[in-house]
Amino acid sequence: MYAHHAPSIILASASPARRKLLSDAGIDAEILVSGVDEESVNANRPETLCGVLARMKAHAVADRLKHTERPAGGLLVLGCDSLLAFEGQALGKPKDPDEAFHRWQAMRGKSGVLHTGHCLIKLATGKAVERVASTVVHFADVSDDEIETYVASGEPLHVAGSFTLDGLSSPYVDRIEGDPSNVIGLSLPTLRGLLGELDIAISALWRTNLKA
Ligand SMILES: Nc1nc2c(ncn2[C@H]2C[C@H](O)[C@@H](COP(=O)(O)OP(=O)(O)OP(=O)(O)O)O2)c(=O)[nH]1
Repeated sequence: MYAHHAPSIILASASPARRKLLSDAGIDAEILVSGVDEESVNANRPETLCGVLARMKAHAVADRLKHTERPAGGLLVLGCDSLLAFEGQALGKPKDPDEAFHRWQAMRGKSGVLHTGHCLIKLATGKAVERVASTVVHFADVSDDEIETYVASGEPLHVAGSFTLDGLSSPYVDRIEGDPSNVIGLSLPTLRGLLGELDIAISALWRTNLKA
C-alpha cells in the first residue's frame, strides 16, 4: 500500500511575484531557484520559448533534488517562464532603461500577448505535465512623461515585457483578455488544470489552517 504523502510545491523560481500568487491562493511554496541561463535558449515562437524555459527550470530543480537523500514524498516541482509577444518579438526583461523606454513608446495604445509557460513535475514518478497560458494585454496611450517616470522607478527592468499588471504600471494597462494571474507570472487556473492531470485537487495544497 502506498504511503499517502500530502502534496507540496517547490517553486523553481526567484520571482517574488510568483511566490506571492501562490501564497495569496493559500499555497506556501518552498523556493529553489533553478539558475537556468535563459539566454542559452532560442526558439522561433514566444509561446514555444517560454514553454521550453519553464521545462528547463523545473527539470533543473527536480534533477538536483534526485541527487539528495530527500524523500520524494508528495513533492511537486513547478517551473514557469513569462514572455511578452509584441509585433513578432518575444520580449523578456528589458536590458536597460533605454530599451524599456523605447518598448513603451512602441507598445502604447497597442496590445501584446503575455505567454507564461508552466511545467509541473511529480518527483516520486517523474511525470511532467506542461501548459502555456496566454493573456492579451491592452496598453494605454501613455505620454512620454508617464513613460519616463515609470522607467525611472526601475520597476520595468525586473519584469518580462517591461510592465506589471499589479504594480506601478497597472494604471497603464487598459484591459486584458484572459487570466490575470498569468500576466503576473503564474496562471492559477492553469496550475489547477495541471494538478488535475496528476489527480490532485488544488485545495490539497492549501496551508493546513485553510483546509476543512
Ligand atoms: N509583479 C509582477 N511581476 C511580473 C509581471 N509580469 C512579469 N513579471 C515578472 C514575473 C517574473 O519575475 C518576471 C518574468 O521573468 P522570468 O519568467 O524569467 O522569471 P524570473 O527571471 O523573475 O525568475 P525565474 O527565472 O523564474 O527564477 O517578470 C506583472 O505583471 N507583475
